[in-house]
Amino acid sequence: MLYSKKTPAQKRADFRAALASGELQRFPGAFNPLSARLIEQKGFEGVYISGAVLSADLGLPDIGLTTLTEVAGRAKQIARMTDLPAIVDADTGFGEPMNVARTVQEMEDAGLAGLHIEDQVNPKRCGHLDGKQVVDEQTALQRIRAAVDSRRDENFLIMARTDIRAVEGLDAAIDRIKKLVDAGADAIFPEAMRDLSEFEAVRAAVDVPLLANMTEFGKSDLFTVEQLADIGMNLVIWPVSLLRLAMGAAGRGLDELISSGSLEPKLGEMQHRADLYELIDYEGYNRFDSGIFNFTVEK
Ligand SMILES: C[C@](O)(C(=O)O)[C@H](CC(=O)O)C(=O)O
Ligand SMILES: [Mg+2]
Repeated sequence: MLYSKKTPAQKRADFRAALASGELQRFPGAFNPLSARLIEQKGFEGVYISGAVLSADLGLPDIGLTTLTEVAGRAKQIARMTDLPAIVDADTGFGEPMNVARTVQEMEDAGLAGLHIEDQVNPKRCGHLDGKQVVDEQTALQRIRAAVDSRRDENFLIMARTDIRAVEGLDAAIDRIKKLVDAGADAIFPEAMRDLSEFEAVRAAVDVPLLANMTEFGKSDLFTVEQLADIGMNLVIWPVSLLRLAMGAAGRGLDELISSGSLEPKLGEMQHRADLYELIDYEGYNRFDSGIFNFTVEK
């Protein structure tokens, strides 16, 4: 009921242990709090909270228009729905290195297990589109140092994302990744790697946990969990996939409604009312409610 039973500190400690286990951690992107519960129910290890999804949800492009307050607020709503660790996309950190420090503390307070900060210039772009630019090395490292220095829970994971691969190539990416690790990054998100061999090259270069972004219709091929585990990746995200699936199904449902005037043919594709109630734990609320009135007051 209500719902996470674990404190954020415990989620972070468990997440650190899971990353250290060497097992690939699978983090589908939740597009709302309820979908985080579905991810947990299905048996995944964690929940990703995507900037692309948060902005798309508001009908906005993913170009840094959302604010820290909006992202932290939504991330909190999602994180508190699950016992799984949730990590959030903090884009460029919402400003200068000082703002990055504030962002880290807000995300800690929101109950997240970690975040990633990227080295794009503002206004940022989706990592899989052309025309993005990255900041110079000093600014990129300052962002990470500010993030690391400002956290109060040492288990809060600071992940550095670099977008430099698509701008300056793989060698520049590996060089930057090593420096981001030296600056204190706990984990690395190498964005827009072209093939498995590029992930392998990054794997050979550093010892910290590495994330693979399996976003569809982007610059990376879609590798399986097994392929990524085999080359020693630690974390995989499917950031926008559940939103794409849900919006695809919603569009087809609306087409059916236009053409036949009824959604009867779509019932088999819908989450059943019984499954929804189970996911929300109606039973638990019912037990609590009968418990409240299950006593008599003596005068
Ligand atoms: C991971 C990502 O940063 C996100 O916001 O989810 C995006 C995903 C996408 O737009 O497909 C990205 O830049 O890769
Ligand atoms: Mg993003």
